[in-house]
Formats: sequence, C-alpha cells, structure tokens
Amino acid sequence: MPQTHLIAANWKMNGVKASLPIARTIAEQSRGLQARVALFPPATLLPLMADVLQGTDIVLGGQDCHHADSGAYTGDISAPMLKDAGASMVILGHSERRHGHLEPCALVARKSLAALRAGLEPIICIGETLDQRQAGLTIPVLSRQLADSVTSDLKGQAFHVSYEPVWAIGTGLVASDAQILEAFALIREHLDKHFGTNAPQVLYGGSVKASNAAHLLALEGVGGALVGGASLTVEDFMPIIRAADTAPV
Ligand SMILES: O=C(CO)COP(=O)(O)O
Repeated sequence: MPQTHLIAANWKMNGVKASLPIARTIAEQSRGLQARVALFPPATLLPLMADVLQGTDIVLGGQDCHHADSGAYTGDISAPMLKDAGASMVILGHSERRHGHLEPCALVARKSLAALRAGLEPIICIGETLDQRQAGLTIPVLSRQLADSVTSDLKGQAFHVSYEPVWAIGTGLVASDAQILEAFALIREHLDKHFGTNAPQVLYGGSVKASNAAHLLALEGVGGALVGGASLTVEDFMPIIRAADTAPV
C-alpha cells in the first residue's frame, strides 16, 4: 500500500489556457507536502499543462479514454494519445460517463485494459445513485460495479478505485462516515480477494472540500480524494492537499 494519500483534481469540462497558472501555483505550493497530487484537466490542456508542470512532482491524467488504441472513432481520445499528451493516469467509469454517456461496466473494464496497455494508471469510479440508495440497493449496485468493472484482468497492475456516491457529486452532500465505511469495507473485500497484497488505493469523491477533507482522509481505508468543484481554484484546493499532512494513511 502506498504511504501517501492521492489527492486528485477532476476539472471536468472546465479550464482554458488562462487556467494554466492555477496548475503552476498548485505545483509550487505542494512542494514538500506529503500528498501525491494529480491533476485531470480537459484533454485540450494536457500538453500545455505537461510543459507547465515539468520538473514538478504533480501527476497529470485524462478524464476518460476509448477502449481502442486508434481508429475511426470521431470525437474520442485513446489512451496512447493521453500518454503522448503527457498523462500518466486516467479516470474511468466516472458517473458522468456511466450515466451521461450510458457507459456500462463492461466498457469501463475494456477501457481500463486500454489504459494499462498505454502505461496509464486508471482510477476506476463506482457509486450508487440516490434512487438506488433509497431503494436499499447500494451494496448490490456497488458489488456489481466492482465485479464487472474492476476485474481480475487488472491483477498485478497499478490502478486505483474511487467511491463516488452519485448523489454526493456537486451537491454539497457528503456521505456519512458509516456510509463511507460500509462501501469501503465492500471495496476492500473485493480488492483483497482478487488483488491480495497488491490491493490498490481507494479514494473517496463527492463534495470534498477544505472543511471536510481532513476528516474524510482520516477515515479508515480512505487512501485519497477525487475532488471536483473544489479543485478548480488554488484557494479551495490547497487546503485539501494540506489536509493529507494531518491524516494518517
Ligand atoms: O465528481 C467528482 C470528482 O470526480 C466530485 O465532484 P465534486 O467534488 O464537485 O462533488
């Protein structure tokens, strides 16, 4: 298990060239802090951000990739293209892809293999919707997503899982400690069973911000945070990175 928290910034469809100084400042202010910091800007910014971050410890990633390495797929971006643009990680199976683009678990699994082929570390997201939680389906839904999108094909590879309850994303609602611990226990059981001692780091995502980061990162098993809205400014994001210094891994 890595000894540092992974603090990941998912900028989603936000950010233009004028946003590059944010990445530079985050890199400068993160120097000497414990967390491993990863930025996931829109793909259009990857090569420019790679230049800005050269010589720093900040990791860059893409927000999605295609399951094929190349071909006639208008509008899509392949894992080798992300790698070529300076990425070393990629977010896969985010709920905005699963629900907004109707991506099934099997496709997420294929994408993760494409990412690994290209030398990218995937962060595979899982999470239940509010309707599913209210119907008492959280555990079956998470179990199905784990079984079908975090498959044993990943054995021996570097990857991460992020638990992001869909109802907590961008809503200001944060899962309770009990809800997080229940989901993490299930995820840990799946990972221990299939990946043994190489079991990957598990992140939490969903309205992580300065005021709750230290608490969330200190919860047992929480190996980091996948941050959306609060990763878009230096003022909001730096306290989350610093919170990792106060929380044991
Ligand atoms: O979707 C998320 C990270 O991938 C979380 O978004 P928010 O932090 O804006 O809730």
